[in-house]
Amino acid sequence: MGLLEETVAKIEKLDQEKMNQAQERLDSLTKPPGSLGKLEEIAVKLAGITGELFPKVDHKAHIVMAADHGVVAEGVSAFPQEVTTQMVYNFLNGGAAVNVLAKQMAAEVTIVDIGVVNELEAENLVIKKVKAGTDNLAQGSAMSRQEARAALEVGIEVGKDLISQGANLIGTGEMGIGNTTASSAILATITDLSLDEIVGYGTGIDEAGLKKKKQVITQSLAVNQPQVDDGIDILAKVGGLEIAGMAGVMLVAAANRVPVIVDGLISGAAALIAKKLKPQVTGYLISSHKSVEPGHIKIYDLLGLKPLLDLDMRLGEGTGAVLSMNLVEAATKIISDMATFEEAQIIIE
Ligand SMILES: O=C(O)c1ccc[n+]([C@@H]2O[C@H](COP(=O)([O-])O)[C@@H](O)[C@H]2O)c1
Ligand SMILES: Cc1cc2nc[nH]c2cc1C
Repeated sequence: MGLLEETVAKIEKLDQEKMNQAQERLDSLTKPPGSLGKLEEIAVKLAGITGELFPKVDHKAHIVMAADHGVVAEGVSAFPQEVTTQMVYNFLNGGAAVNVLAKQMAAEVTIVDIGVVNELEAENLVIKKVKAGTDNLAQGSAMSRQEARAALEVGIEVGKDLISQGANLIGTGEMGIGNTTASSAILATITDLSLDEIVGYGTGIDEAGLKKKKQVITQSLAVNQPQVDDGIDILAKVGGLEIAGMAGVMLVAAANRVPVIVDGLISGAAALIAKKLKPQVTGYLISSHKSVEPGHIKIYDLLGLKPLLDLDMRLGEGTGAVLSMNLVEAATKIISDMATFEEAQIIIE
């Protein structure tokens, strides 16, 4: 059994008894039942994930998977491929949005080169390049099945390392010019939604670019015929290396009962792949923001999640995931630190 199969096999159902206890405890606290809305839902979910009534979120780790996409040759992005490389160095220098937000949330950031076209070198970069960018998915398979598996396993390894260092909340993010095309193709494979309901402007293409992007996706599905029940086949044919890496992170977090946050469209597409590989993984996923990309809310629906934030964001990098980390931590404080009606001596006749 390989690392992927071992990891998938370890994922269990949530601890229902602990979830019941968490709900009971929340209902005993000094507030009308349910009045803290989604914060209460998170507290219950965390109990189910960790098996603890009072789980700790004191070691937040955020992972940014970076990779390139051959499909940019079709003119589907507003920015050139080179920006993926340039942004990796920006992340490493702490100058990107995700760095700024992670600092505010006291989250450590790990940057992984899982498939950038250029050869990168930096001390604080995790280099686990599976392939120097995907092939053009409009012309054939983005990568081989073996490469898709290898990229999933890179995500598993990176996640495993952080968990062994004590990470108890993980954020997923990415950087990859062209990756909204791959993510939309994944969603289009999995659902019957029309491309008008799925495909958005990504980094900011114009109307002609949007039309072209939809044509490219239609062509990619016709050329590749991804198999809807085979997550690895979908990844290999129309996916991306960073998407596979994030799916691997989600699987290993679930296997170790660690909550993991889904970010925007691309991270959401990774969650769809993880769900194909093990449906129970969704129990371990925590939503974050709702991206401007139209397909994103459809992904949340498929995952059975509701977004926590709606900030009109469409940056990626895991910025929404990082912004949600303090909400998750807040849920742990609510369940552990609030007074009960009994403690506060509030008697309701
Ligand atoms: O997370 C999102 O929902 C999101 C929406 C639009 C764009 N992005 C980011 O922009 C890049 C992909 O956009 P594009 O137009 O090149 O496909 C990639 O680096 C993503 O991180 C991210
Ligand atoms: C500048 C820039 C930063 C990004 N971060 C994530 N995707 C991005 C795309 C661009 C173009």
